[in-house]
Order: sequence, then structure tokens, then C-alpha cells
Amino acid sequence: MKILFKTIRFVLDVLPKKYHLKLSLVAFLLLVNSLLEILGLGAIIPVFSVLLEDNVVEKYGWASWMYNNFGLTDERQLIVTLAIGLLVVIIIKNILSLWILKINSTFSLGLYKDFTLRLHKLYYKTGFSFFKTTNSNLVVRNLRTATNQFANLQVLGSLNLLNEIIVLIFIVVSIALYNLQILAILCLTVIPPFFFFYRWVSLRSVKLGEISNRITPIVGKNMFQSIFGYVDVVITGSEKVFRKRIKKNLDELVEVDIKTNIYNLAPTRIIETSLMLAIAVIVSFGIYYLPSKTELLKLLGLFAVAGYRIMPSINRMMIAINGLNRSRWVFEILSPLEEEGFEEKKIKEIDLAFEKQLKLENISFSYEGNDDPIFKDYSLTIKKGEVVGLIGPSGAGKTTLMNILLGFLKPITGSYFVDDTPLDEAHLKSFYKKVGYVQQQVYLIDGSIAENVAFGCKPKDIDQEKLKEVLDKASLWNMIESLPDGVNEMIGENGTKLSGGQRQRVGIARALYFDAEILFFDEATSSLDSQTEKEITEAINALSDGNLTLIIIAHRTSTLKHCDRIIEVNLAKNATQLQETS
Ligand SMILES: Nc1ncnc2c1ncn2[C@@H]1O[C@H](COP(=O)(O)OP(=O)(O)OP(=O)(O)O)[C@@H](O)[C@H]1O
Repeated sequence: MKILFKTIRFVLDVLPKKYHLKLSLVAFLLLVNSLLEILGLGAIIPVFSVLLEDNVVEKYGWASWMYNNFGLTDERQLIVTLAIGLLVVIIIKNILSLWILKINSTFSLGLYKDFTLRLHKLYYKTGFSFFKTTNSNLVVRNLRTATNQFANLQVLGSLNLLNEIIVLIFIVVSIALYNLQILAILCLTVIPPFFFFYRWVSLRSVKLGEISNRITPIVGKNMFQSIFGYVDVVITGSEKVFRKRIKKNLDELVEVDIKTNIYNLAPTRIIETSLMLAIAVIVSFGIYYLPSKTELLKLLGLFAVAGYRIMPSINRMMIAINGLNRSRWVFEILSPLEEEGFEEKKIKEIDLAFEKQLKLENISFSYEGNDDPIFKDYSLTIKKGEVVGLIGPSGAGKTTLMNILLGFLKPITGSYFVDDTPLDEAHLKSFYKKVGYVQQQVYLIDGSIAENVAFGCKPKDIDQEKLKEVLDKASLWNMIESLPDGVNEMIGENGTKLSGGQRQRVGIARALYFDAEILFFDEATSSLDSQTEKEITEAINALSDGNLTLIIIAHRTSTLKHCDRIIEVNLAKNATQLQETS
């Protein structure tokens, strides 16, 4: 019960208000469904009464009512009419059950979809640092498994459990009204194994859920590493090492899954066994202590019917409890959605002008968990149209500085101005419209050249004229003309069909396609040979028309020869001393 209340409280806390009404409707329909099931079973009784008993017309009012209203003349007609009636009841019940199942599935899968999108939005809101520090397999597990288990095991699970409790009360009251003796035997039969099951399985299910969800992303991580690192794996001869790691994780996962399967099946078997045990006990005692075999058979028959009704209900309760316990780990993953309120609190976007400069004023910055500041009281101004190079030893903080200028990292103290406006959340969208970023490893999607340049645009919305223009500026057009599908040529996962230089050029073309006014290059040419580096540098240089601001990180001075200014970032000089050369 504790876990049920805890789950209901959690579900109501994280569930947006718009879902509360739907939740009540689903709870109601679940109850209707269960009552229909009971009705379906109950509908069989009149048919059997007529088949097994004599003089039903005299005994039962409903039988004489049927004789009078349907113009029946003998018992055979009554049996056929009842059989047809039973069929109609079962058909209606099943159609209604399917409809209710559809509504419930639409609800739970809709919830899964909505929570995945909400969590995705929350992660994007948390920002750059979250994606830099969280393993992608963990993010995917949260977005897929946690939200799925929340919708199906927690929300539907707690509704199912509540529903079964109500149904059970209904059945118990009916049995109690009919025969208290049967109820007492049934309670003695069902309650002890139920509590045994609860104690035995419940704690283990929590643990199993935790283990399974700890291991799943690790399996994914090891698999992806061996896929993306294929070349290194082969060359370093570490294929077996990777497979061994995958095997170790899979062994653990398989063990957990075997136990989970057993725990899921255990309720049916336990209850079935205890019912059989009870029947054996009743027979053994009945033979000696009941007046006749008929009395014994009557008692057994009643017990079997009552058990038959109660068993599926208890079974579903146990499965629901199992699910609630196994998915307890999602509380932690989804609880940030409780506090968010970010959906209601829409940030009003404000346009940002960039006419004069980017300005860092006395900023300091250190990464979380690291007390040594990378920048301390650091100021920097970059004028519009300037071409600025950032140099410095590895680990000095060049990329960190670029990420601060890009607005991905927030200075701990000090301010960052675009013209005279402090860059804050409200301005970020407008700022990003002016920015292009070409990284050392340009991120390429498994699509066409056109889709990679016009990143995120639907193919039908791509401006073909502009596409040609930017590909030309990035010195890619000649190569593209020689391709069978031109701009629609597919480039493979991570651009495997392109050379390093071509990938960089796609990155440059992307930045230009989106009319970037400020272009950031982070070691965009460092992995290229000197000839390609020269060509890319020339392509970058050709862009600097006085309006475009370029900020370039490079190790080779040859890349920076066209810069108006070179800034040296050097941690060894205490982060504050930055040498500037013109
Ligand atoms: N997400 C992070 N969390 C913690 N520390 C980080 C993180 N990113 C970078 N660092 C640390 O910050 C310092 C500066 O890193 P940064 O990447 O800015 O250097 P860099 O000058 O660009 O180096 P390189 O030329 O090798 O690319 C390094 O010591 C690095 O280990």
C-alpha cells in the first residue's frame, strides 16, 4: 500500500494538470472493464442453471420472464435463446473491452511521448554542460525507458492496482453475502501466499529494476564504442576486450531478466498452487467430517468458482505491484519535471543587435568541481568585422573561451555584452541566428549534402539558390557537380563518404547558409594536410569582407596569417595575461 500511495503522489506531482481529468476517465474505464469481465462470467450462470437444473421456470423469475416475453414454448428454446443472449453479451463486452484498451493505450503511450518530449526539453534547458558531462546512453535510457516505465508501470500500474483493489472488494463482498465459509477458506488460502510473495518479490524487484537500468546504458556504451571505434579496435587488436566487456554486461542483464521473468510469472503459479493445496485440504477433511460426498462436491464447486474469480484479480494486483517496485528508479529521473514549471514560464525572446562589438568584462570562469579558475578578471573586446585568432598551448582554455563567447558557458562572475546588451536567456535565440560554429569534428547527419548544409530544414524548404551560393563560397561546388546526385548525394553516417577537408567545408557552408555574422572556427583545419589547410584558410579568408566577424582557434600560425589580431590564451600566465599581437 505504501508504494501505491507513494507512486500516486509522485504521479500527481509530475503529471501536468491537463492530464488529471484524462487520468480519472482512464481509471473509470478500467473499472468499467473489470465489471464487464465479471458480468461476462456471470452471464454464463443462467445457461448452466438451465442445463443442470430441472424446473427452472418455476424456480427462477428471470426464466419465466423470458418464457412470457420471448414467446418460448419449451426448455430447448430457452437454452438456445440464452446461448444467443450469452454470445451477444460476450461480443458487446469484448468490443467495449477493445475500445477501452484503445483509450487506455492512447493515454499511456501519449503520456510516454509527452514525457519524453518534456524531459528532452528539460535537458536542452539544462544546457551545454549537461550534454558535455552526461553519457549519451544514459540520456537515451532516460528519454526512452524511464518515460516508458513511468507511463506503463507507474501510471497505468497504479490505476490497475487501484482498480483491482476495488474489484476484489466487490468480489469479496459478493462471496461474503453468498457463503461466509467459502470466504474464510479463500482468505486462508490466498492471503498468506500474497504476503509471502509481496515480501519475497517486492524488495528484489526494486533492486532488479535498479540493476537493469544501471547496466542497460553501459551495454549501449560498450556497443557504440566498439562500433564507432571499429578502426581503432581492429588496429589495437582489442576486439576481444570489447566483446568481453559486452558479454560481462549482458551476463548481468540476462540474469536480471531471468529473475524478472520468474517474478512476473510467480504470482499465477503461487496462487494456483495454494488453491490446489486448499482443494486437497478440503477434500481430505471433507471426506472424514462432511455428512455426504454431495455436500463435499457442493463445497468444492463453490470454492473453485470463487477461486476462479478471485485468482485473476490477485494475479493482476501482484503484477502491478511488481511493476511499481521495478520502476521505482524513475522517480529520481523524472522528479526534476516536478519543479520545472518551465513550460508555463515561457521566456520572452528579445531581438539582439550586433553592430559594434562582443565584450567580456572582468569575467572569471572555472568548471564545476574544479576550484582553479581558467579565467580570472579577464576582459576582451572583439569588434564587428574583426578577424581574431586564438592561440595557446593545449588545455590553456581556448575552447572554453570560445564557448563563453558563444553563450554556451556562463561566466561565474563578470559580464558578457553583445554591443551594450548583456547576453542572457532572452537574447540567446536571436544571438544564435547571427552565429556560425565550425568545430574540429563537424557534426554531420546521415543525410544528403543539402540536408547537412541546411541543417534542420525540411528538404522541400531548402533554398536551392542559396545552397549553391554557399557551397560555392566554401569551395565545394566543383566537387558536388561531379557527384551523380549532386547536392542530394548521401554522405553516410558521420559523413564517412567525405574527406576531412570536405567535412570542414560543409561546416563552413552551413554557417554561411544561416547568414552567420559571427563565425567561430575551433581548430577547423588542424586535422587537415597543409594543402587542404591552405585551401580552407583561403576559403575562410575570402569570407572576411569587413562585415563578418571571424574568431579562429588554430595551432598553426599559417592558419592565422590573415588575422587582424592574435590573442594568446595561456593558463601558465595565470589566465589573466593575454598577449595580443596585431
Ligand atoms: N567540461 C569540462 N569539465 C571540466 N574540465 C574541463 C571541461 N572541458 C575542458 N576542461 C578543462 O579545462 C581546461 C581548458 O580546456 P580547453 O578545451 O578550453 O583547452 P584548449 O586550449 O581548447 O585545449 P586544446 O588546444 O587541446 O583543444 C583543460 O584543463 C580541460 O581539461
